[in-house]
Amino acid sequence: MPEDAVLTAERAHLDLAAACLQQMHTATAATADAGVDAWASERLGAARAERLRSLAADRGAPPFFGRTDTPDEAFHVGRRHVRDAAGDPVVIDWRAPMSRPFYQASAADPQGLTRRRRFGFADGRLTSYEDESLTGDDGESQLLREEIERPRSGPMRDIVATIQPDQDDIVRAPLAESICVQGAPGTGKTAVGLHRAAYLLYTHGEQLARTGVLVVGPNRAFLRYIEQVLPALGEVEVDQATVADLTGRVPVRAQDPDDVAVLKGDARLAEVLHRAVWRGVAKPQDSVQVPLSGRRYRIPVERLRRYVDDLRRADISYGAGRERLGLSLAEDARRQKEEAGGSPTDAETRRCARSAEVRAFCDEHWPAVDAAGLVAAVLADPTRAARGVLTDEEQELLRRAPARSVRSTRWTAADAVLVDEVAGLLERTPGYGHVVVDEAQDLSPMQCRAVARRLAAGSLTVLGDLAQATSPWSVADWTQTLAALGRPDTVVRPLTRGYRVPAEVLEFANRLLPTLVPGLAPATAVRSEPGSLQLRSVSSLAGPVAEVVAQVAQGSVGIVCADAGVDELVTALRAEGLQVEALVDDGSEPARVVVVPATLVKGLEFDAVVVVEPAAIVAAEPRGLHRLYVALTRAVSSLVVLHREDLPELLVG
Ligand SMILES: Nc1ncnc2c1ncn2[C@@H]1O[C@H](COP(=O)(O)OP(=O)(O)OP(=O)(O)O)[C@@H](O)[C@H]1O
Repeated sequence: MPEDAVLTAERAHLDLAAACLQQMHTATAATADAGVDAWASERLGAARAERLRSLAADRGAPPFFGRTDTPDEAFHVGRRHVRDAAGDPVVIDWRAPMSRPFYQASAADPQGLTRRRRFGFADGRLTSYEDESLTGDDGESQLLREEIERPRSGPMRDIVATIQPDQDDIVRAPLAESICVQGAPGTGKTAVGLHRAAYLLYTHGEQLARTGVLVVGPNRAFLRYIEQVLPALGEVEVDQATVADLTGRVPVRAQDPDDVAVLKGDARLAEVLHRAVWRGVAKPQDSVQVPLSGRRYRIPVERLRRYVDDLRRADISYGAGRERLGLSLAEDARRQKEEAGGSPTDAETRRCARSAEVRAFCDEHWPAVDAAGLVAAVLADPTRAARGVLTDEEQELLRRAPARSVRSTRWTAADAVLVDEVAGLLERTPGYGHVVVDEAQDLSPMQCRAVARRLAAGSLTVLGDLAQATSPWSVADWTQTLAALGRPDTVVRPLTRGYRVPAEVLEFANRLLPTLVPGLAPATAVRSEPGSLQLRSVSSLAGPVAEVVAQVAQGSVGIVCADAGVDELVTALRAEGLQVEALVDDGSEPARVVVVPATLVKGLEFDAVVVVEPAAIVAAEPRGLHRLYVALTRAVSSLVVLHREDLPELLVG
């Protein structure tokens, strides 16, 4: 078919798909709940509202982006299924098994395809297409290249049209399989994790609708950056949170010194807290009398001991154990009454379990515990719970003068994780069916445990890069993190093709890599952009930064500097006439040009990046060199490094 005829035919299909989508929307909105009761109607209403939101989510995006041809038939592949009035498919959802060859077929393994077609769009109009015959090597797809290189600004977008085979393998891995993706900067870890969430929700909708999917990110700025991706894929019901959100049971108002924070993140604290919770359980020394429907029944001490012992050994939470202990006593009284010929009712037995006598017994032998109060008590006097687990010096490091009350305690972020650990011992934390955890290399073992508690029996997608590890818990391999996440057998899969950063910039940043993590394979960039890297030695900073920014007419600009220098730089840049804001971690929408504290830049990307004074970024923290590596790998189009001081030696080629 001549090219024009192909375009005409494809545009007609696009119009058909758009019309069908509109019709699906109208039909869903008009569905009546004939013949159902109010409860079912409410449920149907909620499901319909979600379906409508999901149908509306991708408005504006073309209904399809690709097409696969086999000898017998052709399918258009898009963000969601589109059917015509007769129910026949017009577009196949990218997650359906039938779409898989679109992502996986190659000349070496065509997977039954005779042709793969990709479409190019401009302003929503289908303007071009490109065919791969899959019978020979057509070389790299130009449309794919253009899509990957398209300058971006604002929030992260989906990559459904261009998911690559190695990424697709991870996206479509079975639900039961936990995966750890070790990927260099810009290899698509975050994108892959989010698309995996969307894939799992599509493939295991019913199961996951019950249990839910959670995405854990490093900070609010990051969550803000990724928040549009899943809705654009039609998935509106995914929870997104930081570890601080998950563990926000107490207000965080203080900061620990580094060495204390490191200790509080250590997995041994779990043992300390476990002991502190359970040490309140005491061996009964005497029999007890409990009331049941007007009479008192004596329960002998041996039986009381057995109830306590059995519950201690049972695989239940501390809180459930306390509740069951009361019930055990009431049941005992009930049996005694039955043996004497009585027939107590369930209500009477329950009343017995709530009686003052039973409560007093439980308070003495299985006391109620308040999570925050217990952590405050352990920190005020760590010795008893920590003896034999922490050294004497470590116990002293933890010790903190007690506050006047638990409520006035100045909690730190690490304390909040400890309180959450205790809360998890007291009561089972409800778990998700799947959890995606990004930037996982930075999590402390105790933070990992907080994430694991939200997992129940589900599986994990762990995303991270050891070379970008900047926290004090950073490790040289994934073993410890995966163990603390409760999935020690998780397979680590590498991603090594870098989609974000041009080759010139990536090679420059990669000079640090052998020092950061010896032996870690460097990423290779999918594209090169001559001139994308500039190193400039300057005598003052604000003027040259303003000059660089003035040259970037379009797209986002991130000016990254050491945290301590942010305010001064913002003031100086404003004095140069630049409209600029500091990026703050409150999840608000960032300005086009932002000054970014180096500790907030992880996971983000900008069209143009200016890294200001690398030496200061390195000097600001123990793992400053890793931080610099993160900062140097955020640019999509260009990186300018401005420095007054010497560049770190490793960067000087
Ligand atoms: N297959 C692809 N097609 C098009 N763009 C892609 C593809 N894979 C990744 N990208 C783009 O590359 C950029 C980097 O992706 P992403 O942020 O997921 O990488 P990352 O590995 O999480 O990076 P980092 O570790 O540096 O945070 C994003 O803009 C993403 O949309």
